[in-house]
Amino acid sequence: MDKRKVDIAIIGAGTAGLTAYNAARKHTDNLVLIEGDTYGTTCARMGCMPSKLLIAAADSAHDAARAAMFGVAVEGIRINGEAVLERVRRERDAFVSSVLESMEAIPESHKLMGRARFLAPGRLAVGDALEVRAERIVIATGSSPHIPAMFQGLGDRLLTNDSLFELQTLPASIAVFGTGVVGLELGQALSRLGVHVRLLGRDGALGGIVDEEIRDYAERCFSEAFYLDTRSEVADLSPADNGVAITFTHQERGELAETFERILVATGRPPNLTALDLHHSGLTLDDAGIPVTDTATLQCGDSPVFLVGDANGQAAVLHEAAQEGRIAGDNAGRYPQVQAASRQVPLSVVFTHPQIASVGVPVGRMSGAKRKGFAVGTVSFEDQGRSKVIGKNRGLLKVYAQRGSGVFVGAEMLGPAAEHIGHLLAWAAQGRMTVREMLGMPFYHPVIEEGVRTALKDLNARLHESVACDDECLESGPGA
Ligand SMILES: Cc1cc2nc3c(=O)[nH]c(=O)nc-3n(C[C@H](O)[C@H](O)[C@H](O)COP(=O)(O)OP(=O)(O)OC[C@H]3O[C@@H](n4cnc5c(N)ncnc54)[C@H](O)[C@@H]3O)c2cc1C
Ligand SMILES: NC(=O)c1ccc[n+]([C@@H]2O[C@H](COP(=O)([O-])OP(=O)(O)OC[C@H]3O[C@@H](n4cnc5c(N)ncnc54)[C@H](O)[C@@H]3O)[C@@H](O)[C@H]2O)c1
Repeated sequence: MDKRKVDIAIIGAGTAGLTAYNAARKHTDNLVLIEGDTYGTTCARMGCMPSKLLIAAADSAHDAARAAMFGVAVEGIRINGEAVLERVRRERDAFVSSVLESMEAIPESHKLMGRARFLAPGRLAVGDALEVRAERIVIATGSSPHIPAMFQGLGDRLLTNDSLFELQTLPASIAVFGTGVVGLELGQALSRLGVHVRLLGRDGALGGIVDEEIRDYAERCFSEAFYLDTRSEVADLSPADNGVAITFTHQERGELAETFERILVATGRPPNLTALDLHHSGLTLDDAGIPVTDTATLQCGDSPVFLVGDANGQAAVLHEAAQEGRIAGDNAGRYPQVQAASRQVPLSVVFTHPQIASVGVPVGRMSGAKRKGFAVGTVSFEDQGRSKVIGKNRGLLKVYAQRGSGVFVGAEMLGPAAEHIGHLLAWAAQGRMTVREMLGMPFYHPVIEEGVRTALKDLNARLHESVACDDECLESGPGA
């Protein structure tokens, strides 16, 4: 094996690896970025961007169909599956190209192509022919679709988010397995594009929603448009001439056998750690086989190894991957003087309709004494003025604050414009605003944010800090 010695090796040229590289490069010029597959990142190639492009097409189809509710008849809506997927790929490729351009800006001597694995602490094999000795290592290997054994042997009838966007046209029918974020976003989009969809989950989960009331509300909303069973029972699944034959228990019709042109497996994305031979790394692993990592430094124990992005099995979203890469790249550069970074308030958005957002402390997951430390305010969007105007008055928002201090700590939402409301609330939580301070902010009329104000007022009342009615009544227009 050829040998090379570097200060820092970064494994994985995805979003987290690239930000780690940029941060580490400020400390040393003797570093390598190792990629085992293709450049371009999961987000741009088969994650965030193509999925949002597909959803955008689906929303157009849906908006055209629902225009009738406003007295605007759009005749003869026709979905051209080939054109839909062609645009998804065209725009997706442009996003990938911009990542590839940034790869080109990295000196060749800093790039290695090949799968990395540990030979010993501080020693990596890259492919079969090269050994890299690195004083410090950042693991940024991402995550991949998990394919349970029951789905093996289906050949190209089985899709994941890696292959869905490469289809030449939309299938007539699809069974989507997994009611997490990927399954829900893609299942709803395909349904809106005219594909016959059955969305089958296993453990009651739905789009990552924690609060039971919001989860149940969401299940009712989504079920109106396509078949959704978050606790499905599948008795048989086997390849058929024209697709995949599935026998499952239908919620109303009992045992049912149906054949689907394709199945989409969205049953989770575990971290890409197996191929790294971590048993040679000297790192302490948790029960799930993931190196024990400090979330403030991204350091694994007191070793010179850092674990970031989807690979650490924590928040598998892009902005966290980017932030973690920056923190770890900087800490790899300054090791052993690592610095604890203050992390941003957790924020996630699911691009369904209604959208889902989650911000900050997951109070909905707490029980008992811990939960008693927080007050909860609620609003339904069913009667909310702006939401009614635009015909999107479905959903619930719950907002949380700490009792005593009145500090706003988080929220969970299903409803219109959750991608924007989520940001507003995340910024308030990160700024450690009190509920009273938030209520002192301007609210235009008529806007969806007025629904947020209603939830905050409810929260304020529950914190026993009621706002004088005179002020509120004067500033509220109809349907606020
Ligand atoms: C369908 C879908 C939709 C999504 N939508 C959103 C969204 O809307 N918003 C959002 O915030 N997040 C979204 N995400 C999540 C987001 O894409 C990920 O959190 C993010 O891309 C993770 O970046 P990363 O750098 O950790 O991993 P990646 O970008 O996957 O990079 C990891 C890299 O490591 C390489 N690698 C792996 N093992 C090795 C090895 N042994 N040696 C060398 N290289 C290796 C891989 O080839 C890969 O290039 C979505 C994900 C999916 C699947
Ligand atoms: N909008 C976004 O930000 C966005 C979009 C997509 C993905 N993501 C990220 O990607 C991560 C992975 O998402 P995901 O949806 O792939 O995983 P997930 O873990 O969130 O959901 C997978 C679901 O599949 C179920 N499941 C497992 N085996 C099954 C089986 N045999 N049959 C039916 N259901 C089964 C699991 O119980 C689970 O509920 C998310 O946690 C999220 O962070 C984010």
